[in-house]
Amino acid sequence: MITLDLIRSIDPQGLWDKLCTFDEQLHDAIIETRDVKLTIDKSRIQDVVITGMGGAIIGGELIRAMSLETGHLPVHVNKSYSLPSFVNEKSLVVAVSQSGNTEETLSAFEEAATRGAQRVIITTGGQLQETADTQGIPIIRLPQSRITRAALAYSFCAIWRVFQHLDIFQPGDEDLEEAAHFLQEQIEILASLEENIAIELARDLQNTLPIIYSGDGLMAPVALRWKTQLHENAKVLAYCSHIPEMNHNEVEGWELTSHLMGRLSVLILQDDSDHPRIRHRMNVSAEIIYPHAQTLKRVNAVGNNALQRVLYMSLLGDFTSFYLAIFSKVDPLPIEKIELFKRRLNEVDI
Ligand SMILES: O=P(O)(O)OC[C@H]1O[C@](O)(CO)[C@@H](O)[C@@H]1O
Repeated sequence: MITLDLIRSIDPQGLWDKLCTFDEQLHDAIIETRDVKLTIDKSRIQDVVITGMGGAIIGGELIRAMSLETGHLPVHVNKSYSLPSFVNEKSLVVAVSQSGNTEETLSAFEEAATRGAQRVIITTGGQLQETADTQGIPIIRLPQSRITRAALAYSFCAIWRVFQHLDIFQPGDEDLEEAAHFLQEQIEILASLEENIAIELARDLQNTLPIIYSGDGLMAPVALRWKTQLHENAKVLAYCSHIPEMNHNEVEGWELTSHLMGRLSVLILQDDSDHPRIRHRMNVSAEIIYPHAQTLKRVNAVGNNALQRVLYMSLLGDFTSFYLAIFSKVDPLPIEKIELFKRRLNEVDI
C-alpha cells in the first residue's frame, strides 16, 4: 500500500509535489506568458522547427501532433546538433531548453542563424539567454527549475503561445484555462492514494519490460512521454511503438520473445481521434500479442478536446512511472546515469 509517508521517504526532494501541482503550474504559465511579445514576421514563415532534447522537447512533440490535426504549417521536431536541410529564411526555429546550455540545442540554434531563419528562444537562462540578450532574439522565459521533465506545463504553454502567434492555434486563454481546470480534477484522482488507475498500471508494470503502443496520431508523442518517464522516473527500460507501422514488422518479433513471457507488459493508449481502422488494428494486435505478454491493458484518453486528452494522458504516464518508482523503492528524481554520461562526454573535447 502506498502512503504519503512512504512517498516522502523514497522521494525526499519532492518530485511528487511537482506532479500534484501540474494544473497550478499550467495556470501560472498561462498568466506568465499571456502578454508575451514575439517580434516575428509571420507572413514570411513557411515551416516551423522546434529544437531541443529530452524533457525540454516533449512539449514540442505533443504540440506538433496537435498541430497536424488543424494547422496550416509543417512542423518538424529536431533532436540533433544540426538542422534539416530545408531550413532557410522562411523557417521559424524555436529552441527549447530549461538550462539554456544543452549542447545539441545550442548547436542547432546557431545553425539556424547561418540559414537566415527567424528564431525564438524558450529558456530559463544559460547561453541561450545570453544569445537572446546580445542578438535581440525574442525570448519566452521559463521559471527556474532543476528538473526539465517536471517543467512540462511551462515549456508546453510557451510553445503553445508561439503557435498562437503563428495562427496555428486559436488566440486566447480559454482552452488552456479549461485544461488546467480539467487536470485539477484528474490530479485529485491520480494523486489519491486509494486504488487509482495509475497505481493499478504501475503494479502491472512491476518487474516487466513495458511496451507502450499507440496509434500514429495524438497519442504517439504521449507514448514517447510514457517511455521516457519510465526511463527517468522509474529507472527501467521501456519502449514505444505505433500502429499501423508495427503491424508491418514488429508484430512478427513477438514470436520468439515467448521465452520472456511474463516479463513483457503491454499498454495500448487509445484516443477518440484514432482512425477506425487503427482501432480495429489495435483489437487484432491485442489478440495476437496477448498470449506472449504478462499483462495487456488498453487505456482510453479522457478529456473534452485534444488538448485535455493529450495532457491528461501524459500526466497519467507521469503518475504511473512515479508509482512504479515507489513500488521499486527507487528515488525517482536523480538521473545519475545521465549526469555521469555528461561528465564522461566532457572529458574529451571533440
Ligand atoms: O532543458 P534542458 O536543460 O535543455 O535539458 C534537456 C534534457 O537534458 C537533460 O538535462 C539531460 O541531459 C535532461 O534532464 C533534459 O531532459
